[in-house]
Amino acid sequence: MLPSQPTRPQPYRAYRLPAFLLSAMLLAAVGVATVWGLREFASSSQWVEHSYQVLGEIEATVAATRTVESSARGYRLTDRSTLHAEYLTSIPGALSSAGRLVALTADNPPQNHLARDLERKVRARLTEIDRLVELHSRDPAQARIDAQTSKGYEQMRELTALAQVMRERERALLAARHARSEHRASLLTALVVLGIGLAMVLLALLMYSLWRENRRSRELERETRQALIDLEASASERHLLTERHRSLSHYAGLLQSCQNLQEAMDMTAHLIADLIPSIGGRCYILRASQNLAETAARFGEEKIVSADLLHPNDCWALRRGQLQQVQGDRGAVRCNHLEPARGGDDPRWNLCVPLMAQNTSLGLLCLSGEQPPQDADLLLIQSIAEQLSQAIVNLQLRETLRVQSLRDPLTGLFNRRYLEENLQRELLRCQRRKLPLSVLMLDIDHFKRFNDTHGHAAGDALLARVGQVLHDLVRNEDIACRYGGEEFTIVLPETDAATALKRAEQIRAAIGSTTILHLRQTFGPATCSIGLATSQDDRETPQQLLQIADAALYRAKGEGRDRVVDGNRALATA
Ligand SMILES: Nc1nc2c(ncn2[C@@H]2O[C@H](COP(=O)(O)OP(=O)(O)OP(=O)(O)O)[C@@H](O)[C@H]2O)c(=O)[nH]1
Repeated sequence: MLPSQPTRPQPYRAYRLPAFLLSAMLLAAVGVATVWGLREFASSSQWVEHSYQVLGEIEATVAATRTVESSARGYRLTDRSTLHAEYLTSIPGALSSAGRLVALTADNPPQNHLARDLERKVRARLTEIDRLVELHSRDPAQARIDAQTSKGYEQMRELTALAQVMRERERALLAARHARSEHRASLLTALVVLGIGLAMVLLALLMYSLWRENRRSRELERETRQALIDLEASASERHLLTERHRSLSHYAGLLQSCQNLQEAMDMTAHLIADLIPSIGGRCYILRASQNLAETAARFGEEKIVSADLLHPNDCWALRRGQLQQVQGDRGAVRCNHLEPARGGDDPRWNLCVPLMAQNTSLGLLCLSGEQPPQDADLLLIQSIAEQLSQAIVNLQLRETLRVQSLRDPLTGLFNRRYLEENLQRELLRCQRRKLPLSVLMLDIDHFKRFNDTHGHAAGDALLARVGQVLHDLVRNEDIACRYGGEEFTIVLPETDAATALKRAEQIRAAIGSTTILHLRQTFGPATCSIGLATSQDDRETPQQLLQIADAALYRAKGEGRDRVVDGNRALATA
């Protein structure tokens, strides 16, 4: 069976490539944005770190300046050389911090300007501290007075104020960088989430569309595979049907050529066994008397044994003139000619098919198997039964015609044509085997007078009675014929003259002692004369034999009738 539905159109198929390209572009954009964002973050963090460095250097500059100032003050108050050494060593730190601060703020001119100012203030402060230390080494009292009146405090206040301004500016810068960094982070996050989300949605739709198409493809593949299997099955079924059709046609042709019923039955059995090997059974033929059907042929293995001989009343198919099928004890009633079922679950089935023509039963097909037959098998069996029935009718008709053409209807004996056809054959056969063959020519005496006295119908009855006597007395291999009129011929193969003479005498005696009942009147008995001829050598022809017998008959008539004359002996003595 081919797929019943046409392939459904895929409305979204056209959008697949754009969707794929869009999702790829989105993912690429997300990737680019992520790289850009990472670079921005790196740059931002550098600037933040830079700001912290600036802040650190501001603190370091102020702290180093304070260290210089406190160690110088401690030295001036205590004159301890360690404090003087500490003072001397802390000066470069303050100067280098101020210098680094100037360098660090080179990227920011306003801040750099302040840093340079701070450096100047640090240097001024260090110069003032150095002047006081110098003065203290020369004149400690004057140094104390100068320290109290010097501008040191003012210098330090300006320096710390300037450092505070720088600090605040740098912190503002830091805050601005933080804010920009966070803004970019949010933007990037939104971009990544949106881009990936959108790409995922598109990819999901794409996958769904591909999955649907894949599922449809699998369905189509399955349907196609099934269609192929169905096609193969139907092709092999068609092939089987064609083969069966051919076999049936051949069978029908062969049936036409069958010489007798047995041939037709054997051929039918062979055909069924050949076409449906799973079933077995037999063909019955109904006797002309219609009182008994006998097995004529068997085929396969009979699963349910049927009787060899059956009365038509034993079979429901013959009684009703219809198919009769049973399985186990179920369904239709079981025919009496079948062996009993093993129980309700007996799987074996039986089918009786009546052979009928023109409402007349001719025979029966009785089939059985392990499993019920398929519809195609049933049809085949019915077809065979129909053809066989027709063949039986034809053969019976042909047989009737043949018998009619070879037999005399009044006496039931063979006619002259049959005699002429068979005498030749029998004579040749006996001559080949060096065996004798005898011929009797029999004529009822004064039959004309009998006819004239009792009527033509009584004459017919006498002829029929003589035919019956001859039929009863001759052997199967003998040929008893009505030669014509009241004349009869009996061919006795493999019979010599002496035996033939005895048989002729028996016949003459039997006819001479028989009476005829016709229209409630008894006539006879009638006498007959018989001429006998026996083949002497292998050169004699049927005509010669008949002539000798006829001459002997003529002689028997001449000698007074009611006698047998041996033609060969008469010839010998003549
Ligand atoms: N009833 C009847 N008579 C027949 C039939 N065929 C021939 N006949 C008669 O048989 C008679 C033969 O007579 P014939 O040939 O003279 O011989 P016959 O009277 O028997 O005398 P013989 O043979 O000399 O004893 C004729 O009268 C025929 O009409 C037949 O089929 N039925």
